[in-house]
Amino acid sequence: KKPKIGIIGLGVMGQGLALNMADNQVSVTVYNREVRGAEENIARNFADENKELYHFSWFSDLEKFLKYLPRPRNILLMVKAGPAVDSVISELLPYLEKDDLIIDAGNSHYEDTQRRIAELQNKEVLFLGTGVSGGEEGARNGPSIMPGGSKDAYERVAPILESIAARDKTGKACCSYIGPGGSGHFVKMLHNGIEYGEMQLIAEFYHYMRFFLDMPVEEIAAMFAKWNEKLDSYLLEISIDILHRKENDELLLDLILDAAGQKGTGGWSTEAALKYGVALDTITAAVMARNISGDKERRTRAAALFNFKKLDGVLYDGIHEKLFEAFRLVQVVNHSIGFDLLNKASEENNWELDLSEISRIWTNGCIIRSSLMNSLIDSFKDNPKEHLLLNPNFVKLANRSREALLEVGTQAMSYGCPMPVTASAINYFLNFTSSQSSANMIQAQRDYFGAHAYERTDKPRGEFYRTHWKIKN
Ligand SMILES: O=C(O)[C@H](O)[C@@H](O)[C@H](O)[C@H](O)COP(=O)(O)O
Repeated sequence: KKPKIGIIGLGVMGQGLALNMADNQVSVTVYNREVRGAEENIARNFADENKELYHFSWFSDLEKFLKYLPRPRNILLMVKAGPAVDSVISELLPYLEKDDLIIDAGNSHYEDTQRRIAELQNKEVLFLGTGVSGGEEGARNGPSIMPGGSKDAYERVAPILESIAARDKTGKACCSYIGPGGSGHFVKMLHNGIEYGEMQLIAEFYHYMRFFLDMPVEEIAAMFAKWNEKLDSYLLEISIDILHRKENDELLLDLILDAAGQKGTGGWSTEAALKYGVALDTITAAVMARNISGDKERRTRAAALFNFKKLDGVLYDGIHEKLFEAFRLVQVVNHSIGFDLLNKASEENNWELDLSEISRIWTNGCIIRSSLMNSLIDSFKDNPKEHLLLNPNFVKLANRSREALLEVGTQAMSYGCPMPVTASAINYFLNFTSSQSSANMIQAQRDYFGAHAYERTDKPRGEFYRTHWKIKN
């Protein structure tokens, strides 16, 4: 059967997508470059290993692979984001023809995607910058897919991408056209940004409960499981598994070094927030927590120098409920911040992002799937452009849990426990819900030392005034 699509890059994700496509009767051919000196041929091995299940036509010769694909070609790249994508594209170009389509399904930076779309447009080659979330498991059995770029190109491969995607609770594919340009990769980047915030939130609550409230690991796992009856969060679910994992008699977690890695999407989210002037507190705090975690040697020295007397937290009545309410409100704040940047970037780039639809395709297959995500579908349907903290559903929740958040967050830190995402959520929430901020002092100081001028409360916005501060009145 003639292949409908060709996959380049047979790493974990590439192999998962190829098998997933075969599961869904999509005829797919695969290519992986020969690794110099490597005995094994990755593409042949992949086809051999799976020949019981499927017949995969495989190639390690790019020209033969491209000749084998019917015109116009559909080519999906699953290679490492960055220069590798450009070098594969430059290898492909001499062979590509009008209306051939390249789908970049890696975690590429959205500005690289915009550049590649423009470069290939000159050659009438189509390009879809496509976010794929769900890791190995997702790629194999149903990821969440965020394609951005030419709408026509999407229409052409929609049957393939939608057939392999996870299903939402109505059975609909967690895959739909995101928008033009690099919008697909931008949306995936913010998916990961929110993911960073959620992961750090779980990590710091676990750390506080274990080392400051002296709760046994089993009890923390049981509590997370209780919470997850309501939150239905994939990240909480895997964290419960992690808390149960032993190596010999030891908790495997205690053998894992507390220095977090990152591949960039979180940091890129913060860069985009700076570019679009959006406050991205929780996500930025999560990125910075990973940065400082990597500083193990100096932290260890500092701990010896500043050996604070650790205050033992008290498991007073009602603390469990307060921990849950605080956790859930931080989740809401973290999501509201991520979606706020999506909204702003959509405006600035005329992407017309549909936040309700994005919430829907994030309800399954992806890493941040949760019951909160389900509730966002309607929240954004009712108020497509509104900040979640101004949405009636969340105003009620936030007013109910506000006290618990302030209490848990400040208490944890008063015991000496770092809570970067919780603390940044508290500050963001207090800032966002303050009609009068302290920024008038900033404006006065800027005008004082830099003649930067300021707007006045008794004059129209946009009119700027100066004060000659040295001349005493
Ligand atoms: O949505 C997903 O499936 C994951 O987010 C995926 O994209 C990947 O695991 C990232 O590499 C994680 O990001 P870090 O490596 O920066 O933690």
